[in-house]
Amino acid sequence: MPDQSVQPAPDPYDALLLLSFGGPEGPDDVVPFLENVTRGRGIPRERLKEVGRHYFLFGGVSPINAQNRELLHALRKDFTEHGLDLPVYWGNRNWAPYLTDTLREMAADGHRRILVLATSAYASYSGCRQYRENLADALAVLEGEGLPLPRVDKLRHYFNHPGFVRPMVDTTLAALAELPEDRRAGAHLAFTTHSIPTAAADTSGPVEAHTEDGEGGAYVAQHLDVARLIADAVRAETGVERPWRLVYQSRSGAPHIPWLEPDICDHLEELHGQGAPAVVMVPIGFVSDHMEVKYDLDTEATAKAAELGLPVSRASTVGADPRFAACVRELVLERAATERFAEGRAAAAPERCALGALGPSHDVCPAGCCPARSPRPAAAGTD
Ligand SMILES: CC1=C(CCC(=O)O)c2cc3nc(cc4[nH]c(cc5[nH]c(cc1n2)c(C)c5CCC(=O)O)c(CCC(=O)O)c4C)C(CCC(=O)O)=C3C
Ligand SMILES: [Fe+2]
Repeated sequence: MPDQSVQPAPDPYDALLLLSFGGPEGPDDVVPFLENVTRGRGIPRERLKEVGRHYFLFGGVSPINAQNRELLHALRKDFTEHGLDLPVYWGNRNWAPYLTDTLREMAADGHRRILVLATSAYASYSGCRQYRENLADALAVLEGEGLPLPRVDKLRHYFNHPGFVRPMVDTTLAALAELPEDRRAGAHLAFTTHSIPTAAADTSGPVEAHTEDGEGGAYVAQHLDVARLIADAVRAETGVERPWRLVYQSRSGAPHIPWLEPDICDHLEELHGQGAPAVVMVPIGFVSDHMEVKYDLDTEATAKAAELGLPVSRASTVGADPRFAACVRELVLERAATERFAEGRAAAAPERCALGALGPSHDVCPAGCCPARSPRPAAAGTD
């Protein structure tokens, strides 16, 4: 019997949905976009004005939509070249094309079994369950309109897939090469991700991964695994052992609520104080070079480093790297094969590829995974 896992068969799935954050595409979009993002989330007004200013510095245009269009193109190209017959759609949480409109279009096009790729590689409420809540909300709208409801599944977390990690090893090496030659050998690596409240970090991932006292649960453990993988690969490539640390960026929320620390800017200051000759910032927490990268790292943290006289460079995220598109194809085929196996239509479960110490993540979020502060319906998971 042929190995089903290597055949380009998406069966039982009939479409892939790229699900992302969305961003403004012009000055008039900025305020309505921020209203969408923060609806009922208690972000201080001062912070919103500040974030709006970041967008206006870039003409009111977030880079994220163009980057998702590129990823869409890369996915379609990869699928076509590999004989994978699976249409790819795109919908966002906070801006057009809105998820609800895309899902309605998918239902109208006759799709009944949809796989979802979220542009967030790690476990957290914001990066996982919130997208599942968005899916449940969109399905409820379709149901209210009397449309046939597709079944929706979400691809597993891909933070430790080689197609996500290896491109970042290359971009880290490229960022090292941008530093002045005499500073390169001693350069530190600062891996960055989005700060989240420590309470959200501690309850990230499945219940058995939850921690107490701000240790950070699955969210921090997964980022540390990726940081270590990249640091090890960079050492193997350059023959230089470099100090590295996982640090955070883009904090929001009220100051009295604890969020993951240290912030990248404080970290740069500390490294400078210790006499570090240079720093490479590696935004492992993000899938593309969107506003959190362009503003918080390339603008704010880079200005901080210049003020300190500390040379810095910044590694690119995976974006539309063909290896990432191939990773998505592999994950689609893997999940499809898993579903066929579960339905008794395949002789064996597929291989599940993962680097690092944590192993491949779950396919279906178990009950209690990345809980919301106030429970809401969520699709594509156990609860
Ligand atoms: C974990 C995480 C990711 C990574 C995973 C993922 O990608 O999902 C992420 C991505 C992003 N966050 C983004 C933008 C914003 N995030 C905000 C607010 C928040 N993010 C949070 C977490 C995350 N955020 C949290 C805990 C908040 C606080 C309140 C809340 O829970 O909502 C706010 C409100 C103002 C502010 O406080 O900054 C904005 C404008 C953009 C778009 C960038 C662009 O336009 O190019 C992207 C990709
Ligand atoms: Fe965010």
